[in-house]
Formats: sequence, structure tokens, C-alpha cells
Amino acid sequence: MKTYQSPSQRPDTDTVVAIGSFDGVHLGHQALLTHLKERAQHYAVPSVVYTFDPPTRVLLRGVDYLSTLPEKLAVLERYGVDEVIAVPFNREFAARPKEAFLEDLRILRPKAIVVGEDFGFGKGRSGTARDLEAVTQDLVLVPMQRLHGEDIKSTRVRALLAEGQVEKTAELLGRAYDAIGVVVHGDALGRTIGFPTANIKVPEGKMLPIGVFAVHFAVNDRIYAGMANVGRRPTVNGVTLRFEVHVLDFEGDLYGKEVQVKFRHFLRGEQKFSGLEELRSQLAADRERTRELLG
Ligand SMILES: Cc1cc2nc3c(=O)[nH]c(=O)nc-3n(C[C@H](O)[C@H](O)[C@H](O)COP(=O)(O)O)c2cc1C
Ligand SMILES: Nc1ncnc2c1ncn2[C@@H]1O[C@H](COP(=O)(O)OP(=O)(O)O)[C@@H](O)[C@H]1O
Repeated sequence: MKTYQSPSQRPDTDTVVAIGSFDGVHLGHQALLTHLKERAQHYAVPSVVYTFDPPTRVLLRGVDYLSTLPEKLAVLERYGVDEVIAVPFNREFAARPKEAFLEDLRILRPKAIVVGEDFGFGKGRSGTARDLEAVTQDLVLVPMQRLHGEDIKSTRVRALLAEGQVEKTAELLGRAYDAIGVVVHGDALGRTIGFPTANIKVPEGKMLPIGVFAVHFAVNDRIYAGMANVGRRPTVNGVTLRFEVHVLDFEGDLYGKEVQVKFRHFLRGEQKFSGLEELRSQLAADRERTRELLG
């Protein structure tokens, strides 16, 4: 999959283009990708995703993002997209009139354009999906995808993650929510209670689910069962939010390693225990439950 930062960087050919933030690449986005690939095959031209980095809502509303750019690119590649144009999104870009955006699209020579029916673009979202007919003869408007009577939107995914509801999140994504980060040093307390925990640093602004979870932990091309805590560690009077994983049946040094964590099941909310001994016995119970859930 090739990636570019602007339409003029790609070779001058016809294309089919899907446009959007694609934050989280959830089932709604995947519906767009299905149409994108079908249209690209029909016209025998490359399938191109035109997206924004950071996602528009992250810049304009200050919310956390679900996918870092590398995470988004990896998922789009897995779904069979030929090319991605990830334009750096800033206030200047957001303030451009809709005509400027249409001029950019024209460079892509779009045989077809695929967007969600609620798509808006340009300054103040003055451009609507129908305006795209100015630059293509084949406009595909994908209706809002719904699950259990609710719209599938990244805002809903964020709300679920904030409540630790990773199983429901996975339903909306069509895969487990995940995070990639690097193992850093913590307070070296974990090992003293028999549960060493890898402290994981993720890029700033990456959304994490809050609570205690059964997870899959990938490192060095291997996958382990693990249990994660995303919280403030009230038992040891922690203040900042930490993301820690105890990896089951693992011994070794993880410092400096890049790891991927897939959030599988919610175990419980974070609690304040009377001391490390009470925390230790709860962790032993969490480990048993994790074994049951992940086999
Ligand atoms: C699965 C799991 C669940 C945890 N649950 C709690 C909790 O409920 N309350 C709490 O204060 N700390 C909890 N912790 C965090 C521990 O307090 C933390 O791992 C310990 O302080 C060691 O920190 P260190 O890695 O900086 O040495 C949990 C950690 C893990 C791995
Ligand atoms: N089963 C395991 N799960 C997580 N980390 C482990 C495990 N076994 C060894 N480690 C190592 O121990 C470190 C965590 O030990 P800990 O005492 O909690 O120290 P720190 O506070 O520095 O994270 C990890 O970063 C990793 O290098």
C-alpha cells in the first residue's frame, strides 16, 4: 500500500476515492471500504483513501484519537486499500473554502467517490456530500450503519472505551481495540508482590479504555495472555494515569520493547485496596479469571 501526504504526490491516473477521518476504522468505515474496493474493481483503477491526520474531531474538539496514523494505515492495508493520502490536518486546512477541497479532489481524477451520507467538508462544513458531484459522475453515498439500534460512530466508540466496555467496542470495530506502545520503567513495585507489570507508554492523545482487562500481549512475534490495568493505582496513591500489563507465564526483560495490546474482556473497575497484600490476592483472582476467559 502506498501512502502520500497530498493528492499531487501520487501518479496522474484515474482513481476511486473514499473520504473521511476513518478514526478507529469501525464497521461504518469498513462499509465504505467495501464500496470503495467494488467500485475500484469495476473501473479497474486504484482504490484510494483520502484521510486526515490527526482526525478532524481530534484537532477541532480536542478528543483523544482511536487510531494513531501508523495504526490506521496498518488496518487500511489489511482491508486491501491500494493507496492512502493522509493530509496533515490543521486549522489552516480546516478553514479552506469548500471549492479548494474540491480542487484537490479533481487532481485524483475520481471515477467514483465513496462517502457516508452525513459527510461534510470545507470551512464550517459548508460542503455536503451532494457537492462532490461537481468532481465525479459516480457518487456513492453509504447510509449510516447501525448496530443494536445505534449509529456506529467513533464518538460512540470513545464513550464505550471510557466506561471500559471493550467487548461492545469490539462489536463496533469488527475486531478488538488495540494499542501499540513502548515498555518503560515504573516504580519497580510490581515485582515485589509477585506481579511484575510492564508499564506501556503510548503516543500522547491515544485513547485507552479505563479499568482492568484480560488482554492479548504481542511482543517479539509472539502472543501471550495478560491482564492490564489502565488507571491511577489508588492503592499506592498514584496520581497520573498508567497503562500496565502483567504477562501470564512470562519471565524476561521487556524494557524498551515495542508491544501491542489487544483488549479482550473487562474484568473489573480499579479499586483502592487496604494495602499491597490485598492487591496481591485480587491480582491472583484476576489471573485465574483471565486464564478462564483466554484459555
Ligand atoms: C491487572 C492489574 C490490575 C490492577 N488493579 C489495581 C487496582 O484495582 N487498584 C490499584 O490501586 N492498583 C491496581 N493495579 C496497579 C498496581 O498498583 C501496580 O501494578 C503496582 O503499583 C506496581 O507498579 P509498578 O509497575 O510501577 O511497579 C493493577 C495492576 C494490574 C497489572
Ligand atoms: N510476566 C511479566 N509481565 C510483565 N513484565 C515482566 C514480566 N516478567 C518480567 N517482566 C519485566 O519486569 C518489568 C516490570 O517489573 P516491575 O517490578 O513492575 O517494574 P516497573 O515498575 O519498572 O515496571 C517489566 O517491564 C518487564 O521488563
